[in-house]
Amino acid sequence: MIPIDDSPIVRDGKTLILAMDHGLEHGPTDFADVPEKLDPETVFETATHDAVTAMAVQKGIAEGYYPSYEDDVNLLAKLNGTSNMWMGEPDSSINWSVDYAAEVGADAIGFTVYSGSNHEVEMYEEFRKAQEKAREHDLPVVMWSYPRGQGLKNDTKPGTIAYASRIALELGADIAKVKYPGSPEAMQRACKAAGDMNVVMSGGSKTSDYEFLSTVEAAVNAGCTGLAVGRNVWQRDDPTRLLDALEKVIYEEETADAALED
Ligand SMILES: O=P(O)(O)OC[C@H]1O[C@](O)(COP(=O)(O)O)[C@@H](O)[C@@H]1O
Repeated sequence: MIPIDDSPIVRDGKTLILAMDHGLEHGPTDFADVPEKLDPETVFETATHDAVTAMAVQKGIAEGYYPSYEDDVNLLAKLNGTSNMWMGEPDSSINWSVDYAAEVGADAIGFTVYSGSNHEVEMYEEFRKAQEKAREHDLPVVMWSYPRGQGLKNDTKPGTIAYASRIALELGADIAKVKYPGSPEAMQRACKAAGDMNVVMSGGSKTSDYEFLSTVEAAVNAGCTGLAVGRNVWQRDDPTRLLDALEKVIYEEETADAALED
């Protein structure tokens, strides 16, 4: 872990990552109800909102669309990723190098690690190489820390999520991105397990404005320093309205109720 408060992906100690790697991870199906969002430019436009401190995308999207937004959006280069068609034990191929991501203009690196998978050993080695290369470029590393695999029946159990955030600290990430473990107490346990490292909550599938903002509020109160979210923002008809509210909950620590009333 390195100090990241001065990084462009951190604002007042907090982070809001807008993720849009779903075209690879889940396929075009995630865009079925919002077909206009299949055009990555529409989501880059959303990422220009002040609340968003970085946009997480894969290589092809970064190469094709980031150059038009480099003055307004910070790039989080998601290095690895797998399609939904992969049927083996959880694994993720590395699709671009840290050197190339830095050349494209990355402000940070993102890397998925599936602890518990039969591929854990290889994934840890791959993460080591990426993390050490990121240090050479002075780029913060965000670990998508997702325990997953045939031995794990429930990947959001409190103990599992606390283990996930601790693994990110142990392996040298600067931010752990973990799923919400179901209660503020369990999220607090996960944040404590990460020591001084920043922990952000992973968004998940779309829920109502209130339900989503309340969960973010609970996560922030539990010690999370922000959010990495995709579908709960860009699958909405009006992502800006939700980002306005998220800005209040994350940076101004307002309640979900107050943020929605404003
Ligand atoms: O592996 P899962 O749980 O299907 O979700 C993976 C997706 O979730 C994210 O980590 C966050 O996006 P969401 O907020 O839409 O869940 C994406 O970066 C990724 O594509």
